[in-house]
Parts: sequence; structure tokens; C-alpha cells
Amino acid sequence: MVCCLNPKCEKPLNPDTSKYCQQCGAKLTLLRRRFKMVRLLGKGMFGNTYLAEDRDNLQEPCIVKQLICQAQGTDASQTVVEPFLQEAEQLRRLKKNQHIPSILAYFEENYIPYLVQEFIDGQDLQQVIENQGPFSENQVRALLLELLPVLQTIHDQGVIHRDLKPAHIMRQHSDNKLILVGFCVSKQINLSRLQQTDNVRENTSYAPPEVFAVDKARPGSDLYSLGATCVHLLTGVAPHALPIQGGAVWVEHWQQHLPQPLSAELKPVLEKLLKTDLAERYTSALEVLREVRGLAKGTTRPLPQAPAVRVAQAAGQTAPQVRSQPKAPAQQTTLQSKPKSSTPSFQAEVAQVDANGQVVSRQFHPISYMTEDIGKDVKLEMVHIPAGRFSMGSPPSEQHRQQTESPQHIVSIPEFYLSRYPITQAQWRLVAALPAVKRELDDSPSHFTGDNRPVESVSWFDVVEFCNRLSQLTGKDYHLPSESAWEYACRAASNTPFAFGETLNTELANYDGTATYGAGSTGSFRQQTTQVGKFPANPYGLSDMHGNVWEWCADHWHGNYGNAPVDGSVWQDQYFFACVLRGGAWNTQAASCRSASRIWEAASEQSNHIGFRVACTIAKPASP
Ligand SMILES: Nc1ncnc2c1ncn2[C@@H]1O[C@H](COP(=O)(O)OP(=O)(O)OP(=O)(O)O)[C@@H](O)[C@H]1O
Repeated sequence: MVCCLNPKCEKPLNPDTSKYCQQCGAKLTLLRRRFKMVRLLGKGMFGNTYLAEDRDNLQEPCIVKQLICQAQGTDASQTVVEPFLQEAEQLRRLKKNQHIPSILAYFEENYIPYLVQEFIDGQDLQQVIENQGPFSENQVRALLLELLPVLQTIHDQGVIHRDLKPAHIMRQHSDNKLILVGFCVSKQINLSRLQQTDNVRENTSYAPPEVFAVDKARPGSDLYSLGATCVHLLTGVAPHALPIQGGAVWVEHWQQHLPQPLSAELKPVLEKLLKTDLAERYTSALEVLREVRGLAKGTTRPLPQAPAVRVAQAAGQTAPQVRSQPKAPAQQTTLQSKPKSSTPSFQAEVAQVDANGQVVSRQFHPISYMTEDIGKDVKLEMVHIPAGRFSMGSPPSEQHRQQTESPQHIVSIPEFYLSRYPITQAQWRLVAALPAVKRELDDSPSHFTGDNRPVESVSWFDVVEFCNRLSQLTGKDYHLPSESAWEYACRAASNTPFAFGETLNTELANYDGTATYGAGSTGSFRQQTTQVGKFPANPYGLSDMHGNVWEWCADHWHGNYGNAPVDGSVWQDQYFFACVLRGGAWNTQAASCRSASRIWEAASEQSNHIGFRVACTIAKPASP
């Protein structure tokens, strides 16, 4: 089938053989001689959304958004097109964010602006409700824990969604990840000029009052829409469709329509999200996340008895999913995305602690990775780290933070691979037996011996030699991670002192537990290294980022982040003697294991608490 591009056409779907629209007579052409509209997915306030095929890209499915300027009844180019293009540009810069579809193109044709986006093969939450009924409170809490960090990342980058609702939150089939669609590329224009049609009421019932005024939308506006989304998920009914009672607006009586009353903990959170006055609402997604994390105790699935921690299932094995795969939508799209080249994945069991260090949730995260066979059945697992931006360093409020961790600054990290564990002694031995590139290597330097323990007592020069030999063996670019890439990978999108939360406990990492951090408790002090993989992974699937051995980074030591690179690159000087170490070790206290913690050592230092892990650059395809 082919869709007519006339925005006013009432029945745009036509047989493939038609040259002209059977309804309105418009010529059926390819947009930009490239995109063929195959289905109308939505008729929004500002335009239409189509499922399309990209003729220049093997008929790959994509999404085309068409902006109808006439909706404003004002000077289109100033009030509609410019903001549209500005926001499209903002979204394009966000495109490496894994929770947003990439922007493939934006342009004007016949004076109508178009935005072409990556097609997400998945199901939106509106469809999930239609198929499965309303969400339970626990499901809503789990969703909030997943969604709030995504919102915070977007807000950190200066973008406000402006139209959050169940239909704009998709769960991607391939990896169960949440993806936000329907960014309001055009909706910073004055919504108040819209006629109050049913369509408009329906589309705007998730939006707080300030969104209807130019330039008044704030991150808190998305939080209101998130609250309205939760009401829809819990009641199974869109806010505007809740029965009207005595002229009251839905936000005053939504609680009466809940199938079950909310717990005393979640109720005030939703009430604060839904404050009509922006000033009374939460100010950031992070603030909400902290509250919801604080509630999480007792609502997630029961924890296994002992041993407390298992890390990952072997590749290919299925692990229990937190959420069951949604049923096929009633109205399945006929166009499937082409199978992407299959990268292996494993399920990492990821833990989260509360402020007291008690594990309050365990979830399985699918993690993509690649494997290097380095001989004698010894493998090196390299975990895929997605590209992104993060705030490097610690805030002044963080307990035990040092001046060396400042100033906090935003760094953009390209995607890369990082070894799942610190390099083990078995891996070291094999690489040390390879031909030297620049220097000789001791094949068993470690103090605490064991094939599966991290190699330690290796200098910065030794580990650079290890990377050189590995690169020579594999033909890939292996190196130490830059300090910023290390912190980014360690944080795994968290901004708490530890990837697990506000504190640490000795069931989650190997460190000296005789001292506490924050409101955490004391624990064991093992006084030696432990086998890699004994502890749970962080959400990127990396183990032992906190504790076990300090890890060398590629960067030379700098006493603070003034003039530090912001693109994830290595920061080195012509003359140096000290290099950066990250992550703490078996003999340090939790404070030194914080994601932001950093120390230096002479590059020649070989100590039984210093090891490393390796990074690998993802080769860019050669330009034609
Ligand atoms: N990138 C995407 N990949 C796959 N499906 C998408 C994508 N973007 C949107 N959709 C699907 O299309 C539906 C309609 O999209 P959307 O809501 O953005 O358009 P609309 O209804 O025209 O406009 P409005 O933003 O005003 O609601 C979404 O609910 C979602 O199911």
C-alpha cells in the first residue's frame, strides 16, 4: 500500500498500483524521491506520522513526521518551521542516546517540513494497556525506575519532551529497552491558539498548563506528563476520558478511578508530579527517582537466599526477564525492521541498594558483547558501552569527595567496548607469551595467585605493552580506557556515588568493609583479591568496577579537570611520571571505590592492589 501525502486527505491509503490518490486525487509520489509512505500511524495536533520505506536503504522501515503549518493560522515560517528545525537539530545531537530514535533527515518539501526517524520495532505502552489491561502499582514503580534516568539524561541536554504519554513510550522488542518517541519538535509554539477540538483535548490531557504558553515548558512539565501517564497506566483510561464528576477536572478525582488504592508511599509521589502549579512540582527527574528508589524496598521480587550474588548467565542462555515480553499488538505493523547483524548478548544481574546499603532490587539486563579468543580456550569478553554524555566528577555534596574530582563537567563518550572484568592472570599469561612490541613482560607478576583472579603488580608501562600485544594479535585497536570513558562506564548512567546507589556493601564488591560509607553498614575485609565475576554487574554488564584492584587508565595525572577534554579522549602530556588509577581495591575503604574517586601512582609502580581492564575502539566504516 502507499499513502497519499496530502495532509488533509481523509482516506490516504491507496493500492500500490495507484498513481493518484483514489480519495483526493493528489499525485502519489515518493518523498524526496526516496521515502514511500506505507501507513498512517497517527494524526496529531501538528501533523501526521507515517510508517515509510527508505528506497535508498534497501526498503528499511522508517518513520516520517509531517508538520502541518496551517494548524497555527500564523506566519508559518517564523512560528512553526524555525522551532521545528531548531528542535530537530537538538534531537539530532541527542541521537546517540539509546532511548531515542535517531533522526535520519529533516527537510522541507513543497513548503511542508518533514522529519525522518529511525523505526523502532516494538510496542508502545498504549498498545500494551490495550492488550494486557491496566498496570499494577509494582509495574508502574518499575517503569518509573527505568524511565526517570532517561528523562534526566534528556533534560540534562536541554531537551524537553513536551508530549510524554503512553503512546510515546515504546518497548523495543529486540532488547526490551524503553524508547521515547513523539518528541514535540513543533510544540513549543503556542498551543493555546489551537481550537479545542476533541482531538486536541485528547492530545493535551497529559500536558500541564505551562506547556500552553510560549517558552514556559520546563523539565517539570515532562514530570507532570509522566504523572498523567502513570494515571493512565494504573486506571487503564486516558486522563481526558476519566468520567467527569460535578465539573471537576480529572486531576482532582483520578484516585477514585483506580482499580486498587495506591500505597501510602506512591500516592504522594504521583500527587506531587501532578501539581498544577509548576513551582509545587518536583524540579527534576532525579529528585523523583531518588524518592521512588527510596520506596522500592519490599515491592520488587523477593531476593534469593544465599549466596547473595550471581552475575551473568552464559551467552545464549535465557535468564528470567523482569518483565514478560508484551503480546503482539492487535494492530501489528506489517513492516518489520530487518534483522540487525546478531551480536551475542548475556543477561547481567544488576543490583540496586537503598541508602542503607540493603539490596532492594535485582534485575536482568541484556548486555551486548564480543569475545576475543586469545588461545588455549581463554576468552576475553568485551562489553559494548553505548555512546552518551555524562557529568564527570563529583558534586560538592558527595561524602569523601576530593578537590581532584572537580569541576564537574559534561563529557561526550563515543561507543566502545570495555572488558567485562579486570584482566585475569590466565589472560595475562597468554598475552605475555606473545612476541614483544616494546618491552618484556613477566608472565606471572601477581601476589595473590589464581587464574581467574585479576592480574596485579603490573606497571602502567606493562599494561600498555599488554594492549599493544593484544592489538597485534587481534588486529583491533586495544588500549587502556581514557579516564572519562572509565568513569562513564563505571557510572553506567547513574549519578550516585556508586553504580549500585548511594552506598556500597561487601556483598556487592571486594573492599575493606571495616569502615562505612554514608548510611551503609560495615562488612567483611577479605584482605586479598577475589576471582573476577564474583559480584553483580553494573547496568552496563561490567563487574568489579568498584573494588578488587585499582585500574590503570590511559591518562597521565592532572590534579583537577580544568581544561580536561570533553570528548572522551585520553588526556596525556609530553612529560609525565604519574598516571590515573580508578575504582578502589580490596584494601581500600568504600569511599575510594566511588565512581568519581581517582588517585595517581608513578607509571612504574607495581603493587598487589593495581590491575587494569582494556578498551577497544569501534572501527568506523570506511567512507566510500
Ligand atoms: N520512531 C518510531 N518507531 C516506531 N513507531 C513509532 C515511532 N514514532 C512513533 N511511532 C508510533 O506511531 C504512533 C504515532 O506517533 P506520534 O504520536 O508521534 O504521532 P501523532 O499521533 O501524529 O502525533 P502526536 O505527537 O501529536 O501524538 C506512536 O504512538 C507509536 O506507536
